[in-house]
Amino acid sequence: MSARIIDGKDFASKLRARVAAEVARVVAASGRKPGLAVVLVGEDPASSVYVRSKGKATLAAGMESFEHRLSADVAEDELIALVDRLNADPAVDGILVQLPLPRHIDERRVITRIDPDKDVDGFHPVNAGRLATGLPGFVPCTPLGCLMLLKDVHPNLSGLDAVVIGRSNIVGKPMGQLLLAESCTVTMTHSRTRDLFAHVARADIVVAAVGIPGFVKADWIKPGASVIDVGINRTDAGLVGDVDPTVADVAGAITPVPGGVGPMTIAVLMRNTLVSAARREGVSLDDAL
Ligand SMILES: Nc1nc(=O)c2c([nH]1)NC[C@@H]1CN(c3ccc(C(=O)N[C@@H](CCC(=O)O)C(=O)O)cc3)C=[N+]21
Repeated sequence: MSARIIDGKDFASKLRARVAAEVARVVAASGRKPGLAVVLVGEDPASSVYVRSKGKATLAAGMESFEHRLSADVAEDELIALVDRLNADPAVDGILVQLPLPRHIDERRVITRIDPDKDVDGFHPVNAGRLATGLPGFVPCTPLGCLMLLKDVHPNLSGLDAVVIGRSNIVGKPMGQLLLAESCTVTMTHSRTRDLFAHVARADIVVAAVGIPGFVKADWIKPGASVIDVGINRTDAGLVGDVDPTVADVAGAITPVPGGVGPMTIAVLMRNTLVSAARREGVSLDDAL
């Protein structure tokens, strides 16, 4: 048996088209374009690539892109001052500070400084708390993109057994909250989990976000399970996921790397920025976003 390959690239481009159509409505109603500010500290090549593709996607959606590049040795207080200006700027609906930040900067201080209602990354603790308690807020882009792909395979997730591998604040924890809100039975696993394979073997849904190339093996997977690979690992063999390629012989559906979750992350960032602008302008949006 061979798994259905979940085409995240195609799904993302359709989502971006829906976002662009709704952006046009918000512009017509409010007289201004939604704006996304992206802050990049230092010049890590991978981060530069992401920031450039975010900027291109923002313009393609009909929104305004504000890019702020700061040198790697910028003082923490200078970055904080920039965040304060972006918080106060009415043209800015979304603020993204590219992570990781240089070691001399306290990431938590920067993230908690962002206005939660402009936090389109969903990293602020207020948004984490909103997600955990079922209040409206911003959900981190990668796990929300994963959920959209999963709902394409399983329109009703209720009662399914889901195993999340990885407990980061950016992917694993919010992924678990989203699946719980969809009434999955959620098992959170991590580096200290005993007999990980025994948990994975029960799962209808597996989300792998560990950052280890090919970590999840085919003989762990229940035949027919849906597998979401969040890994983006740069190896000599190119970009590889956290899931071994042979898992595709056992799973019912699987996301590829590249072309799976990665493109969804950027599309959801566009969606979150649109949602922010619509809220701030009092414009209601199509539910299908
Ligand atoms: N504040 C913040 N928010 C982020 O959302 C954020 C961040 N910091 N720091 C870095 C990570 C990484 N990230 C990706 C986005 C798109 C792809 C993506 O489109 N990947 C393509 C391949 C791209 C390639 O070839 O490198 C794919 O998987 O098909 C990957 C990774 C967002 N991040």
